[in-house]
Amino acid sequence: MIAAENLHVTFNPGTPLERKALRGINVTLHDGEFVTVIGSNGAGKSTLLGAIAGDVTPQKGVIRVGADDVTREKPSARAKRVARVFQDPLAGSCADLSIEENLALAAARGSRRGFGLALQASRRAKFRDRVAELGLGLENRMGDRMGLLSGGQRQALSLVMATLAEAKVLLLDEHTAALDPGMAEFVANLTEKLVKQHGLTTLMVTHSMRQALDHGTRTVMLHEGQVVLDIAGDRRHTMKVDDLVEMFRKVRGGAELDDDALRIG
Ligand SMILES: Nc1ncnc2c1ncn2[C@@H]1O[C@H](COP(=O)(O)OP(=O)(O)OP(=O)(O)O)[C@@H](O)[C@H]1O
Repeated sequence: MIAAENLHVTFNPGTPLERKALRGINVTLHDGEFVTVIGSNGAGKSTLLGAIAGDVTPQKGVIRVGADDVTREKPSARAKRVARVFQDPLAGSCADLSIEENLALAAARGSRRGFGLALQASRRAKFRDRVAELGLGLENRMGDRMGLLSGGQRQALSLVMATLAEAKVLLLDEHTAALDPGMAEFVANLTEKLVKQHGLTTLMVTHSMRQALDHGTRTVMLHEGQVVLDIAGDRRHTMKVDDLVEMFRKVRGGAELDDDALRIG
């Protein structure tokens, strides 16, 4: 379970650059729930993920992971509970280490077992099997430097890495946005599969209305630091992209969809 309760985040408070990024957000995800998050530029999507991951400290409110209040827990301590994949394929892995070494680091995250142990023969076989399941042929390149891979290959491996440690919470910050359409679809489908397989509680920020409705079981829309729409079940199931666009227009007082944070496709 993840819960954000009455979460307030203000950047540069009391200065001319003050910006209220989150204004009392309440959102709870049950174990294994997969929620997509959409919203206009500056709506607070990344800030919400940052607060859950511990990179951003809220001025007010509480973040719970499972039964624990983690609001003041450091990001390094939270890393064992929360895995994150970013928009930039270079952000989640180390370019100078091999695929295998990156996986070993991910598996050792938040664990007392060391990196060395993670590279034992039995673990190496497990890593290879997990990479083979991607169907990208990367199991034959386990010794290759991560930096040699394409953005899509790195994002696919970042997802595998996110499932190797004991973290049960997965935060995805537009993790398909920098990929070509084919690879974006591959990574989105892989996300769906891994989330189900590992029972991960997942928040996925996306710019694509289509992706927001096609993946997961619930969609939340943020606007100016607040949740303005939260749909699931039959209502979401029967919703078309056009309906979502219309709702977005209403939220913005009828303004046209000229926001590069939201793509209809
Ligand atoms: N570190 C920071 N310092 C100052 N202001 C910030 C910081 N991070 C975010 N902001 C501001 O807070 C608001 C919310 O930003 P956030 O990145 O959470 O929005 P977002 O919904 O993810 O937007 P986008 O879709 O454009 O990435 C924005 O006005 C942004 O400029």
